[in-house]
Amino acid sequence: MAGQTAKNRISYLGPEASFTHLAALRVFPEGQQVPFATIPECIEAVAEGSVDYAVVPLENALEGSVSLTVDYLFHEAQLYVTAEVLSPIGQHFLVHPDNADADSFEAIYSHPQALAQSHKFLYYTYKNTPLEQYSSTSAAAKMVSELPERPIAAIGNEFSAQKYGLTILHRDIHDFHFNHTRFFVLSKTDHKLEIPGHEGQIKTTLMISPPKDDRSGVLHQVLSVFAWRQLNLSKIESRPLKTGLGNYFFIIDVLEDESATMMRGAFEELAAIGCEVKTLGSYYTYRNQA
Ligand SMILES: O=C(O)C(=O)Cc1ccccc1
Repeated sequence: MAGQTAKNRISYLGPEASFTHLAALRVFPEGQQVPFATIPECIEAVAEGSVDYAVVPLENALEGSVSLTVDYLFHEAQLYVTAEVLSPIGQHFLVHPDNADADSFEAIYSHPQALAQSHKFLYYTYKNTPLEQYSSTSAAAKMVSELPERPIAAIGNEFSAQKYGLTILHRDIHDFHFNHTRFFVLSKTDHKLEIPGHEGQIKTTLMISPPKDDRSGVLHQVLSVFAWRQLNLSKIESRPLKTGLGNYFFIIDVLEDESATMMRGAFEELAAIGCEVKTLGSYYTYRNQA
C-alpha cells in the first residue's frame, strides 16, 4: 500500500489550479505535484517512472468519456487504477480586471470539455465570439492574466481566478447543475490507494475485447457472466478497437474486488468464451468538495 508519503511525485494536467490539479490535491495533499501540458504526457510520465502517480480526467457527467484517456489506457500503456476521485465542476467566465467592464470579447479560451459544458450559456450570451480550444482551463486563465491589453476571456474554476488574479464576470455558467468529473489515479503497480475518507464500495475496471469470430450474442454472453454471479455493473461503454469499422472493446466497471472468488470465476468464464480481459485493478472512490 503506497501513496501516502510526501515523497510521491504526481503528474497532472497543468498549470496550477486546473480541475485535475484540485483532484490530485484531494488524494496527495502533501505530494510533489508535477504539471504537464497534455494528458498523454501525464500518462507517459508514470509509465516511464519519472513520477509515481498520474491523475487524469476519465469522464464527465455532461460530456461523457475523455476518449484520449480511455484509449491511451487501452492501446498505449499498461497501468493500473489505484483510486478514483469524483469532483464537482463549477465553470466560471474569467476576465482580466482591466477588462471587467468590456461588453464584448475578441475570443473565449478554455479546455474543450469546459467549452462544451458551457455551450448553452456561450451560445446565448456570446453568440458571435470565437471559442478557442486551449490545453486546460488553468492554462487559459494564465494566458488571459498575461495579456491585459487583449479583451479575451477564459472559462475555468474559482481557484484559477484567485491564482491568476482574474475577475469572475459570470459565475456557474455550466449548462446543467449536476456537473461532475471522474478522475483516475494511475500507477505502474497494481495496488489500492488507501488514505482516510474513501467510500466503502470497491470498484474494478475491466477492458474486454470480444472474440474475433464476431458471432452473434457475444455481448449478451459477457453480461450474463456477471449477471448470474450477481456482480453489479456500474458502467459499460464501448470504444473502437481501431482494427476496422464496427470492431469495439468494452469498458466495464464492476462493484467488487478483482480478488473475490466470484470475480475469479468470471475471469475464467470470459476466457472460456474467447474474450481477452485487461484489468485496470480494484480501487476506492474519493470525493472532492465543491
Ligand atoms: O482543464 C482542466 O482544468 C482540466 O483539468 C481538464 C478538465 C476540464 C473540464 C472539466 C474537468 C477536467
